[in-house]
Amino acid sequence: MSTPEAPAGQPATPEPDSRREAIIELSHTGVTFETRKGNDLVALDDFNLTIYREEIVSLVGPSGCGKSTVLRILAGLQKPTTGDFWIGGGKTRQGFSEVAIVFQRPTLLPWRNVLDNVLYPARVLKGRADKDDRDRARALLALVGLEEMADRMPHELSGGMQQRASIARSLILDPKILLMDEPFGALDALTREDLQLDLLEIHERTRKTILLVTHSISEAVLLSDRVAVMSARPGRLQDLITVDIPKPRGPDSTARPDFHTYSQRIRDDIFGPRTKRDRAQ
Ligand SMILES: Nc1ncnc2c1ncn2[C@@H]1O[C@H](COP(=O)(O)OP(=O)(O)OP(=O)(O)O)[C@@H](O)[C@H]1O
Repeated sequence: MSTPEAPAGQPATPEPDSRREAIIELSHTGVTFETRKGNDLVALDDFNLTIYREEIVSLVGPSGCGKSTVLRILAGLQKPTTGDFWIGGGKTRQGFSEVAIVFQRPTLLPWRNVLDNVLYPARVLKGRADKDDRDRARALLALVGLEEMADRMPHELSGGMQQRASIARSLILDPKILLMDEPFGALDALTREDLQLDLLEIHERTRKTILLVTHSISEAVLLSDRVAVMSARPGRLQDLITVDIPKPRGPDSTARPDFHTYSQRIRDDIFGPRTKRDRAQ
């Protein structure tokens, strides 16, 4: 895995700690799509990233750089055309059962109440949900602050509540890894902040490994142990930044000078360094 040098005056990216347990590895991974006109479109090229157990890692980069493609590979929805990947440690590809995915839209079943929506993956897997599953679903609803909403139908919930329910649903089979594709992208700014803080708390309590795609630089810095910045298509790892902001993090973390230093480094990675005069124009 490459760890690009930090530009002068910016936080250094330490070498990965070989004592930690790798749970996801993408090695020289590439994806080429065939367009409708029959041309090759290289979406991802020679992408390398190792993620360690219990980390939160964000993927950021320009639109179309392949962030969702990386998530789709790890969810088993997209085969890489080149390179390799492993999930769950042990250099196997049998790790898909360790993975749950949360999308930008909650995708709850409108004809089932909240509790049944959370239980749905257990029903699909086992054919039925037993008392342990129901207890677990109620505990997860409490974890995301929806214990009072178990009997409500999805249309009775706000967008933020629906997304909370879909996070609870993603945890019902106790996956080790949560893949989150712009999970807060469809929410208003205040609800988004609320859910960001909830996610930090959920992580604190469940210790899931989380790979998060986001378009928000501040969200990436607030939530992540490391931020992987991708280059414009074809997506490659352009920078890998360890965010050394103390935990537990909260709204005060965003006022720290190093929060701005990290954010600026990511902005410079994506847009290139711009002078104050450029910004004024
Ligand atoms: N099935 C497909 N067939 C052809 N091209 C595709 C397919 N899926 C994705 N692409 C292209 O691959 C590139 C990467 O797509 P991807 O959705 O991974 O990017 P992204 O970084 O997640 O984008 P965004 O930030 O806009 O959501 C894009 O140019 C996209 O148009």
